[in-house]
Parts: sequence; C-alpha cells; structure tokens
Amino acid sequence: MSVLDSILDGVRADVAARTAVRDLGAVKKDAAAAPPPLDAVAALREPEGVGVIAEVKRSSPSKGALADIPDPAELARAYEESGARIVSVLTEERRFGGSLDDLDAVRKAVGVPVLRKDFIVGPYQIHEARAHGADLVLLIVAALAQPVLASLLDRTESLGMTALVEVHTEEEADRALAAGATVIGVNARNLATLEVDRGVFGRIAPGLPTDIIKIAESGVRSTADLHAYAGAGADAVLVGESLVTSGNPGRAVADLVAAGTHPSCPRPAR
Ligand SMILES: O=C(O)c1ccccc1NCC(=O)[C@H](O)[C@H](O)COP(=O)(O)O
Repeated sequence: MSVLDSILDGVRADVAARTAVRDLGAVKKDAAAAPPPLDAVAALREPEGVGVIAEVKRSSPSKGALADIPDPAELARAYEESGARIVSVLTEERRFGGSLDDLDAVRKAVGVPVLRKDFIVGPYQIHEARAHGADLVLLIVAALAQPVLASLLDRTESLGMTALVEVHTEEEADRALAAGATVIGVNARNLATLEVDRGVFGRIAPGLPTDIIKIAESGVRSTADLHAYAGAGADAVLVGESLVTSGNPGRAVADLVAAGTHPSCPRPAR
C-alpha cells in the first residue's frame, strides 16, 4: 500500500468517527453560520511578485516530528506579519499532528486567507473546513476519482471557497483542468514514494493555460529554490518544513517574500 493510500485509510476512519458525533446536516448549518470566506484568488493575484503560502506543519510522514508548535496562532501571526499571503494549516491528525483546533486558532489569529490542508475524501470535510473558517481547501487529484474531484470542486466553489487542486503528473494536470480547476498546485513530492523532485513544476506548469494560478508546492529550502520556481512560472510557493525548522519562521518567511518581490525575481506570466 502506498503512503498516500495509508493516509487516506486513516482519514476515512477519522471522518466516519466525526460524522457519528456531528452529522453532515449539522456541519452544513455550522458552515452556513460562519463568516463569509476571504478572496484567496485576489490574494494570489496580488501584483507584487511571487507570493508565499506559509504552512503550520508539526510533523510529516517523510521526516517525522518537525517542530513542537505549542501556539499555532502565534506562528500564523508571525507568518502574516512577515508577508505571507495565505496561511496553510495541516489538519490531518495521524501523520501530520494537525487538528481542526489548529485551524480554529489560526483563523482567529490572522486576516489573510487560510487553507485547510488535508486529504479530502468527501463533502463532509469541505463543509467542515468552511465551518472552521477556511477560505481554501486542498483537493489532491491522485486521491480522487474524476467525478468525485469535479463534484468536490463544485461544492467548494458553491460555498464561496477556493480549491487548490494538487497534481504531480501531466495526466493529473489534465484531470485538474477537465474538472474546472483555476488554482493548480504542482507538488514536487510524490505522495506514493515521498520522493521530492523540484523539476516536476518546470515540466508541468509551462503547459498550463496562462490564466491558471500556479502554485509550486514542497521542497522550498532557500530563496534560490523560490527563484527557480518563479523562473518556471510560479505565482506562489507553498512552504512548510523549512519554515518550521528554521528557528525563526517569521524571518524565514520575510526572506522568501523579499526574494519573491525583488526586481531580479522572474515575474509570473499573466
Ligand atoms: O510532507 C510530507 O512528508 C507529505 C507526505 C505525504 C503526503 C503529503 C505530505 N506533505 C504535504 C505537503 O504537501 C507539504 O506539507 C507542503 O507542500 C509543504 O512542503 P514542504 O515545504 O516540503 O514541507
């Protein structure tokens, strides 16, 4: 069984357990009562260079424990104050040590859009994300059959949120476009093997239509990596591990933001 498959098994069990406590109808009501979502597309289309999406990431299947993060709100505030356009919160519990409590804390702490980063398998988690104040959700093409992907994308947009649709191959990129994705993340990490190949973005992104917002996910360890992704057409980079392990996450975000807005940084083609 691949790493992704085993994560998905755990997620399905956890969603079933939460559904038994609070059913879909109740979560839909919670979502309807939440303050309206923020415009993540506008944040990503800001004219000043390549954006930074900064992630609250405690641990990962590839590296194990990364950082303690006793106060995710404080970390998220540091990200925002340093210029992150979006804060990503991993809410998967078993492998990443995240939670919906983390999402709640971050939502209360920042004014920028918030991404619920999880392994979405059905509509319950989308309404749940909205109920907890998320403005974006991640939809992983490799985890979803095509009709399910299209229907979850539709549901996300019908709730006023933005879907970040994640791909790792050209075939998945074609599926994302066919489903109607407008924001596509190319993940350098192969979720079946955990191998990171930063070259994947440069092989896929140039083939995407110019009006698609292109996010380079994973493997950003330095401003040079951000520049390389920018040169291949990234509108934004999504960064987790190198921030939370840096010793000064706010400074690490500020350095990336400065690199992404520096005149020498290649500009996304629009
Ligand atoms: O991070 C992992 O090991 C991982 C393993 C299996 C599925 C997903 C995984 N990560 C989720 C992500 O997409 C990253 O957290 C995100 O892109 C940031 O990557 P990084 O900057 O390399 O931490």
